[in-house]
Amino acid sequence: MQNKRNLIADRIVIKVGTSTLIHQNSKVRLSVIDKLAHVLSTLKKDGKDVVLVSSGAIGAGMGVLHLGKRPVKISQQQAVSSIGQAELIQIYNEALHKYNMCAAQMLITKDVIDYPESHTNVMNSFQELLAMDNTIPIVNENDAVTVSEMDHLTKFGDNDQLSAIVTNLIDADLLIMLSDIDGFYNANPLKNPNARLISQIDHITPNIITAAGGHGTKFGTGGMTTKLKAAERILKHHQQMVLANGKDPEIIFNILSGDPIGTLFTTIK
Ligand SMILES: Nc1ncnc2c1ncn2[C@@H]1O[C@H](COP(=O)(O)OP(=O)(O)O)[C@@H](O)[C@H]1O
Ligand SMILES: N[C@@H](CCC(=O)OP(=O)(O)O)C(=O)O
Repeated sequence: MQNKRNLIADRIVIKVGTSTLIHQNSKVRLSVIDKLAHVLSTLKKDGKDVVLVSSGAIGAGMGVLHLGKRPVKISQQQAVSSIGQAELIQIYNEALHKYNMCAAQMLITKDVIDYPESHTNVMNSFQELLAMDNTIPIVNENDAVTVSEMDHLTKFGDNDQLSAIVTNLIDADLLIMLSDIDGFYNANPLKNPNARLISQIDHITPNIITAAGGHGTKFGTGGMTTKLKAAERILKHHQQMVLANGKDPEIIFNILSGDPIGTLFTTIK
């Protein structure tokens, strides 16, 4: 049995991926959102600052529109995302209302790190929202407006890196990244049944990057590679990240109590 971890985290960002939120048939996993609402509300009532970074807009939009496949055309993805985002936030709000909490939707673009005025404004919003007792900020990329053009690249690209950027921005202690896998393995477990879970990483080496493969479901965008990029950003800022399985979001309580769950990325000894 491994020792308990000493995780002191008063300000926490939780990132939840599409594969955790959306069934293979594109329906939203309502039980996961219900449990997330319970966990987030409990943490908030315990005096923690919590921000959720939620993917799933495109997946949920596919469900609303009964699409079997993710559209290929960017404009269609943008349209599907805006439909799915509305659906998701409505579901989050209904779930949070049961705990006397409400969702604050924050759709952001990369401008928040590239332009000082956008940076100031997003910081102001976070500060106000975090000071409220009954509000959970729920962040996603503003898929409907982001572009990746040479002169004005506003797209983060994926929510793994977006969640690390939010963790840096609000100076959080910990990023909990929930996915459909128990942590980081020395090979993609979908392809290698002998893959072993790595419990702690303090440095992203070339071997670790080689061990990261593609995504697990038809929805996930970046797979493990973008999670490692996020981890690299977190380590560079001397923050901490835990990658764990989000199928039961109550796992967040165990992570915060120091149980050695998933993979901890940290430089703190
Ligand atoms: N070394 C690895 N360790 C763990 N998972 C890996 C690894 N390499 C690739 N993967 C894949 O990454 C997937 C998670 O990424 P992704 O599908 O993008 O999830 P999410 O929607 O949560 O962002 C896992 O299901 C797994 O198949
Ligand atoms: N903004 C997109 C999510 C993009 C993304 O990074 O997805 P994921 O790999 O599931 O975290 C959406 O809401 O569908």
